[in-house]
Amino acid sequence: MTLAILRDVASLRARISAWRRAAPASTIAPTIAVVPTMGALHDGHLALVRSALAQADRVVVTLFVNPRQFNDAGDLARYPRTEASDAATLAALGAADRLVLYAPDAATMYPPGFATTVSVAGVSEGLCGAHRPGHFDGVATVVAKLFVQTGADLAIFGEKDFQQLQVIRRMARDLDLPVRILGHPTVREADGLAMSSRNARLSPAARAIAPALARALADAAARLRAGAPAPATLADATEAITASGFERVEYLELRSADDLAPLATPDRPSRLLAAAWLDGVRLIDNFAV
Ligand SMILES: Nc1ncnc2c1ncn2[C@@H]1O[C@H](COP(=O)(O)OP(=O)(O)OP(=O)(O)O)[C@@H](O)[C@H]1O
Ligand SMILES: CC(C)(CO)[C@@H](O)C(=O)[O-]
Ligand code: BAL
Repeated sequence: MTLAILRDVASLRARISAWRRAAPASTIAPTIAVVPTMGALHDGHLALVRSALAQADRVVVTLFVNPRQFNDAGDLARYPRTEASDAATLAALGAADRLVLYAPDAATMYPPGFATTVSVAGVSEGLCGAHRPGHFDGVATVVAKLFVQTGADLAIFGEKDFQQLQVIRRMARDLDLPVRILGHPTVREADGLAMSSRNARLSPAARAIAPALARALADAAARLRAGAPAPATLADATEAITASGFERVEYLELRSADDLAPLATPDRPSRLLAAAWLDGVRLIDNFAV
């Protein structure tokens, strides 16, 4: 069976209605999961898709490079677009009978006259929100649309984009969206670097430096758990990242794990989050404390 690629809301809804109708009346309705992506699929994305296939009867993987969440036109222009190989990668999972790829174009997602923005206050402020103006409005708006278009029962997002995950959780709670939001642990390369489509932009020399970000955060998280004072620990981690060859640490902060409130000490479940620039590429990562 070949993997279906759907391009518009009508054909997506027709497929989902068919899935829901196909269940015999006597059985529980099939659960549908959505895994939103911007494509250039790597093993991090595939872990989310496998988890969705394990937890739901049917899965919609979405592929849309959402222009509204890019605050930097160059970043959008450089973003990899590899739909044919992404479709082949998904087909190779061997689940084409219960998996579809939804890959709408920008005119489908934002037809002329589109005028609505979903904006989540609080958790979207600071961290990436402070450095990518408008980014989380773009994310919340497109994810709200994907939830409504798919009518999915559950949605899976990676913890690599930890602030994004909390923004989407907040949005789903606030808008009573009938979708369960699941986070998936960050999938890492063997040397600890968090997988990301942007890693492909690193030169070989920069790629060798890149794991220093995860190393510094993991070390700092361990020290904080052991009771080290936060200001000195965060300063040491920042220093370690720049000493390893990163150009700049954009932020490195300790936050509460659920509402991302700034913390002076990890006196409740906490997260250490950072963004740093290497070789002109902005990398993000985070660890539980
Ligand atoms: N290493 C990873 N581990 C777990 N989930 C991931 C990982 N990388 C991306 N994801 C998740 O996959 C989903 C789609 O992410 P996206 O398409 O932006 O990929 P990406 O590799 O994060 O790209 P980017 O370079 O834009 O950050 C998001 O929920 C994201 O958190
Ligand atoms: C969730 C998402 C697909 C929305 O465009 C994007 O922000 C991403 O890939 O993480
Ligand atoms: N991975 C989150 C999407 C973005 O960086 O725009």
